[in-house]
Amino acid sequence: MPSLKEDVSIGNLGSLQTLPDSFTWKFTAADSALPLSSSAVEESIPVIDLSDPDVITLIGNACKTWGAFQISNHGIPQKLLNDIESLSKTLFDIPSEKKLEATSSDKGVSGYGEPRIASFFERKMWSEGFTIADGSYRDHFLTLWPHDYTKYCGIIEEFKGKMENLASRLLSWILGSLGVTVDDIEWAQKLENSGSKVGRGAIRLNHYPVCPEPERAMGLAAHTDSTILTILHQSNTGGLQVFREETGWVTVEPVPGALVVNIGDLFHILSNGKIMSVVHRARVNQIRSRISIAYLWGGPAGDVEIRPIPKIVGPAESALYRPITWNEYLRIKYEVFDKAFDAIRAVNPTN
Ligand SMILES: C=C1C[C@]23C[C@H]1CC[C@H]2[C@@]12CCC[C@@](C)(C(=O)O1)[C@H]2[C@@H]3C(=O)O
Ligand SMILES: O=C(O)CCC(=O)C(=O)O
Ligand SMILES: [Fe+2]
Repeated sequence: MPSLKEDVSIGNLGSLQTLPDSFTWKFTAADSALPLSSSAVEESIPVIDLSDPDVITLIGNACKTWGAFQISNHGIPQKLLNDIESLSKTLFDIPSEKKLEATSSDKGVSGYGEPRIASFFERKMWSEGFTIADGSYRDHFLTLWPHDYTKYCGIIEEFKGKMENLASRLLSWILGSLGVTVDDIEWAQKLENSGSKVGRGAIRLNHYPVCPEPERAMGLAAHTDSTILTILHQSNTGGLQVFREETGWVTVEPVPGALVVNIGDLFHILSNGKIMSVVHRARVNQIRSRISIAYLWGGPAGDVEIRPIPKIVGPAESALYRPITWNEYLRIKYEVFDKAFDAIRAVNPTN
C-alpha cells in the first residue's frame, strides 16, 4: 500500500514553492503541449446540443473521430453541478491530518487516495483525489462531516442517479449511430434476473493544486477509462487534454455548463473496436487550482459479461475480444495496464 506519508505530501502540494524531483516528468516536444500556453485556435472536440434533431449523427461522428465530445442541454441541473463542485472544494480543503482518517484502504475503493493508474508511472502526479466506488464513502463522510453528513451524501446520491440516467441516454444514442439498440446487448435481458439491479458507476473527485512548474509536472497521467463511458465536469479551469493520432494532444476548453463525455474501454469491446476509448490526461497550471468530477459508468448491471455486440460484429467479421465482466476487466487492466486489450483478445475467433 502506498504509505500514508505520501498522502500527507499530496494534501500539501499547494504549499510547495518548487517541484520536487519525484514530481518532475520528462516531456518530448510533441508531448509537452500545455493548456493556456498557446494562443493559436486549435481544433478540438465538438460541443453537441443534446436537443439537436441530428444528435445521433453528431455523436456518432464525434465518437469515430475523437472518442470524446462536450454536451450542452444535458438536463443535469446547474445547481447540482455547483453543489458537487463545492462539496469537492470542501473535501480538499480539509487539513491533511484529518484526510488520513478517510483514505481508501485499497486502490479503487472509496476514500482519498492516488488513482489506480499511479503504480504504472515512476513519477508522481500533481493532484489529489477522492474515489466513490462503494458505499463506504458514507463512513468517510460521517468522519469528515458529522454535522453535514446527510446533506453531502444526498448530493452524491442525486448526482449518481442523474448521471446514470444521462449515461444510459448517451449509450442509446451512440449505439444508434452504430445501427443497433440497447436490446442488442445481452445484459438488457439479463438485467431482470441479475442480483445487482443497480448500475455500476463510480465517481472520482480530482483536485489539481496550483503548480510552481506546470511545464514539467503532470496532473493525471495519460490513460483510458475502463468504463463504457465517462462524463466529466471540469468547472471553469482547463487542463483536460485528449490524444488524437493525427493531431497529438488537444486541450478541451471548458464551456460553461457543458459536460465532457469520453468513450471508455468497455465500449471499445462492445463495439468490437469500431469505437476507440480515448487516451486523455490532465495538465496543471501556475495560476489557478482546478477541480474535476468524473462519473465513470460501467453499464446498467454489475456482474454481467460484456462482449462485442453480435449485430455489430456481423457475419463477415469475428469478435475481437472474449466476454468479460467489468470486475474481471479491472483486475486485468491493473495488472497489465495499456496491454489490457491484448490480454482479452479472443483466442478462437468464431464466424
Ligand atoms: C471503477 C473504477 C474505474 C477506475 C478504477 C475504479 C475506481 C476508480 C477509477 C479511476 C478514476 C480516475 C482515473 C482511473 C483511470 C483511475 O486510475 O481510477 C479510473 C479507473 C478506470 O477507469 O480504470
Ligand atoms: O481532470 C480531468 O480533466 C480528467 C480526469 C480523468 O480523466 C479521470 O478522473 O478519469
Ligand atoms: Fe479519465
